Amino acid sequence: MSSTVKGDALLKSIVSQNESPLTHEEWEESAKKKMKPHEFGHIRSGAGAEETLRRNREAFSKWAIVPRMLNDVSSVDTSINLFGRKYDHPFLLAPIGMQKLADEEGDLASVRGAAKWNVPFITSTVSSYSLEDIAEAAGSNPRWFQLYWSNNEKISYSMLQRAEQAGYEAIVVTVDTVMLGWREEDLRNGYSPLRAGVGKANYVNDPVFMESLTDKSDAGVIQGILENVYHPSFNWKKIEEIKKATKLPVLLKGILHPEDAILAMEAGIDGIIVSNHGGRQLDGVTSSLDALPAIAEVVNGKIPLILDSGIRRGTDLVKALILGASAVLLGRPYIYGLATAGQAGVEQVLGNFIEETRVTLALSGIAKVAEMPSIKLIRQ
Ligand SMILES: Cc1cc2nc3c(=O)[nH]c(=O)nc-3n(C[C@H](O)[C@H](O)[C@H](O)COP(=O)(O)O)c2cc1C
Ligand SMILES: O=C(O)C(=O)c1ccccc1
Repeated sequence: MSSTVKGDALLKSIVSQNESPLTHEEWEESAKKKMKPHEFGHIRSGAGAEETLRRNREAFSKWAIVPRMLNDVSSVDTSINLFGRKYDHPFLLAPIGMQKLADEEGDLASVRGAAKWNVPFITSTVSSYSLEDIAEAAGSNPRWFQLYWSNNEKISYSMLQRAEQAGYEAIVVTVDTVMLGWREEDLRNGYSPLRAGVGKANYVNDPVFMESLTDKSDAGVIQGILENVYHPSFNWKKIEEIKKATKLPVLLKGILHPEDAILAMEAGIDGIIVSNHGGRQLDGVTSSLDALPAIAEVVNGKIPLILDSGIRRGTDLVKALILGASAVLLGRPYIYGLATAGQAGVEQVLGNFIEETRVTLALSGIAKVAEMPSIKLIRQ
């Protein structure tokens, strides 16, 4: 999308009402007020001592932009090309499961909010509405499907096929969640959203999954999901099989080591998402931003690199692009918009993020994201 700088008036119209939250911290605060403490805690928290959760934010502050001047930024083109398709913005909405925790309309409200700005939406395996219902709510808006591998792999292949049929355009295989991280907030609260039943839609709508159950009661369904969603034997051989099983581009989400990026390319993977799952899986790992340069070096532009974990504002997005990402995923920020004001909240969070990104690009001297000029970052 090419947009023209119209100054203050445009900014004010996007930010809209003065009472509405503006920063991520304000959205988080308003979401907290609306939600049950253990449900909010599940979304906010990270694993273990939350070292990685903190590091994800600190990593962005340690880099400073050294902007370029006099580049004519009267028009800023934020579009990118991924897998032969043009996207208006260099970001997508991260797959976040169990969105009914934030709002009754859950993923449906989020995908409609995303569609307002043509921002692609990644549907989670443990979404609160079925991948078919989310596709229908998306209309012509692009969507990708995130796959948690199942121990009974027939279920995974069935979900892949359903995603293809429902018009999903890429498959994101999450590789950092072969078992659940050590989540102390949830442990303390004795809380498991999967047991609460808010992430079962794709399973109960799956004929292969339902067929596999001997006990089809609610309790049997939850038990069946728990037996399938964690998949510790997952391995590179399966990745090659998944690649063969679909015509869609396949991305791996959760890569932090450059050697794994090399293995992914050897397996024919089409894209990599550098991520530590928003600090929710293994605590103590590197921030994804700090992992990015070494991965960008080995990937060397051969396949797209996407980054998530800790993106909160437009300046974060631009720093990730300068360090070698083609795009980023936005996680918790849109969920706090959803919890605060449903679809309208998602629209507002995204509108502000898009506008801050545009201002950041312009003031950095970047008129076209697809042709990044040489902008430096220095460590502070
Ligand atoms: C409540 C919650 C649920 C999530 N569910 C999933 C999921 O189902 N699948 C997945 O691959 N990642 C999941 N993630 C991780 C996100 O896709 C993303 O990696 C992370 O939120 C990015 O970090 P950020 O929240 O700091 O932006 C979840 C994250 C949160 C906060
Ligand atoms: O809560 C999460 O971060 C998440 O991704 C997840 C992992 C396993 C089961 C359900 C959700």
